[in-house]
Amino acid sequence: EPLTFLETVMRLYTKTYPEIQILPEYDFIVVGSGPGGAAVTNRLSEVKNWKVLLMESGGEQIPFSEWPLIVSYFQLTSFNWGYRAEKQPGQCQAMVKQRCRWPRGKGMGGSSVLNYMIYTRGTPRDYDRWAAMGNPGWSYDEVYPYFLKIENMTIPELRNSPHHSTTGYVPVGYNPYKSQVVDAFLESSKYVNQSTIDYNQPENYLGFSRIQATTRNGKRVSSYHAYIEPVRNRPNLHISLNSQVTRVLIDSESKKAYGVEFVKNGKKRIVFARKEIILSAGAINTPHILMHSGVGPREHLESFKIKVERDLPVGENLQDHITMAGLAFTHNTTELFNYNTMLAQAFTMMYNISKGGGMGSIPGGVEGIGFVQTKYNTDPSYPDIEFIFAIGSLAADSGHTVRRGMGITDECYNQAYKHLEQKNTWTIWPMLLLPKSRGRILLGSRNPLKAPLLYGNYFQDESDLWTLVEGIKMAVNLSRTEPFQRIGSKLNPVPLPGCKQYEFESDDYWACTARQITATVHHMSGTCRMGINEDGTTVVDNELRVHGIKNLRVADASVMPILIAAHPMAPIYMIGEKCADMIKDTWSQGENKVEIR
Ligand SMILES: Cc1cc2nc3c(=O)[nH]c(=O)nc-3n(C[C@H](O)[C@H](O)[C@H](O)COP(=O)(O)OP(=O)(O)OC[C@H]3O[C@@H](n4cnc5c(N)ncnc54)[C@H](O)[C@@H]3O)c2cc1C
Repeated sequence: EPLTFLETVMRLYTKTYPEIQILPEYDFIVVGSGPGGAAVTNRLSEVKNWKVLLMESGGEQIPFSEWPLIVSYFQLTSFNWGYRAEKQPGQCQAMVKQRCRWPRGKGMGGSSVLNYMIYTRGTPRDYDRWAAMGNPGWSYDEVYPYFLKIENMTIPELRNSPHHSTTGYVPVGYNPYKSQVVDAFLESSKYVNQSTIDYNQPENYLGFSRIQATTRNGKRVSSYHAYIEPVRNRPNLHISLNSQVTRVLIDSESKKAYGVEFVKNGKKRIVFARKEIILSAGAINTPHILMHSGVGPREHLESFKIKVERDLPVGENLQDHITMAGLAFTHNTTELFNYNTMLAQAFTMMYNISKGGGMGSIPGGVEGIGFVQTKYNTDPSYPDIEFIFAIGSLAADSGHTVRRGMGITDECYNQAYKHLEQKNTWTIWPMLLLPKSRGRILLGSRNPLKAPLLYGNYFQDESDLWTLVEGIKMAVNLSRTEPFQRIGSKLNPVPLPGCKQYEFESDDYWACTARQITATVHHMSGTCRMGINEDGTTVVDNELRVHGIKNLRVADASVMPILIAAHPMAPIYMIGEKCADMIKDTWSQGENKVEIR
């Protein structure tokens, strides 16, 4: 397999650290090094007299993953857990076996190593809704200071803005490279009654912008780079890589979590926690671990003969952002962006691994985003579609990575996109921001090393389908505005093979394409929903403590009661930061009071 070979070569460049002998017991154990877990780990290990263990299933992050342009390549490597959603009617029909691919990052930095680096906080309304659902402390005004704490804004015109900060761990900036085509995208905003905005300040939630990305000098900054690497030499912080946590150990009498079981080098082992365990394994794996630990829906756990420690709706309320990823427009600028350019960038990268910049700095070709409202929008304080603008299309890399990452079949690709391979293209992925459909995660086996069953239930609520159709039509209309016409933009006229029976560009045609190329934008969340105990729909309280289980918290995408109307990495950093503060508060007061220094 050439890709496996490439991965092996890439791993040779990886910096390694001496293996640490794991102690039998720590004050805190954090599971997972994505944005949630990395932030918690850093802030807890600030307390010198606390011993903290970070456990991560995968290995070190490799330097090649820092190159934004080749982001989708990493979905084809072992840095991806490689999940596939179950086949369900009316979705993902142009995917191999009609199963959507759900990539999730494995290794230091978690999914922030696979992601497109787009940094969006969301709207004030997102967090005010969380607070209104029984979560004191999570309104926009209350979480806002954390967004400032996280960020190191590098965009010159925003560095002095009162809405930004320059002192956080996470650099946020524009790509150093800007194409001519993104200029057309930004200019087109005014033809659809929008303007260009700083989408991360609270007053503006509708408009277009270049992406604010978590990069430094054109290279990816993952949660590992931001929060762990700078503090890796803290003597009270231990890191155990290649350690897959299989269960949290819970005392059935006291209902206290007191350690974790994990598998490392093929051996099952145990490590104890004196104070707390924090699960940050992401919206798929955190509920998976909880269910194997006896925390989950009673009947479901009992059907696998798992002893129930607490009956909670773990794995339910799954929310995701989806798009129809098949729009492609040709254009006539001279800026060539195809497989050959990408290969050239990859070779430059091999020779000069330490330098960022050039076309290689564009995250998978994504350069701009735009927040808009469809005619179906009932809430004027929200956008319901986000345009994700990219230079290129499914054909730009000659079908080698993006469409393979999505699992699009050869039949669909060859018939509808192959003819575009040598042409200059751009695309918009219209992302459905406020999905009403809810999916779920179930156990597929009693063996915790086996993958769970994943159900997206996309379009379960049909209004999601028609809102997405509106988003697609709005993107096509945008391509017909003056700025895009100036560069000769033309919609790919070849219909998808599975939709030929519909009139091209009719609503039914677009609905069919949405059911064919139903692509996740990878924002799975909500599977350990935060809220009040009594209502039976929630898993953690507003301090992220698992209901009814002591010393166990969740700090990752799973706790979001409702997915924000934007990309989730920024709020997950915020959740991690806030969780660490809540833990510090817990252990500095009352009967638990300990010295914090
Ligand atoms: C392809 C892709 C593109 C994306 N693009 C963007 C974007 O541009 N902007 C944005 O805001 N968001 C984006 N996202 C989403 C964003 O990256 C995730 O929402 C975010 O990283 C989730 O953070 P987390 O801490 O919840 O979990 P993760 O980042 O998934 O981290 C979980 C970590 O836990 C580890 N782990 C899991 N199970 C175990 C176990 N049993 N034992 C030990 N360790 C375990 C994993 O290996 C992983 O390192 C994207 C995601 C993907 C996959």
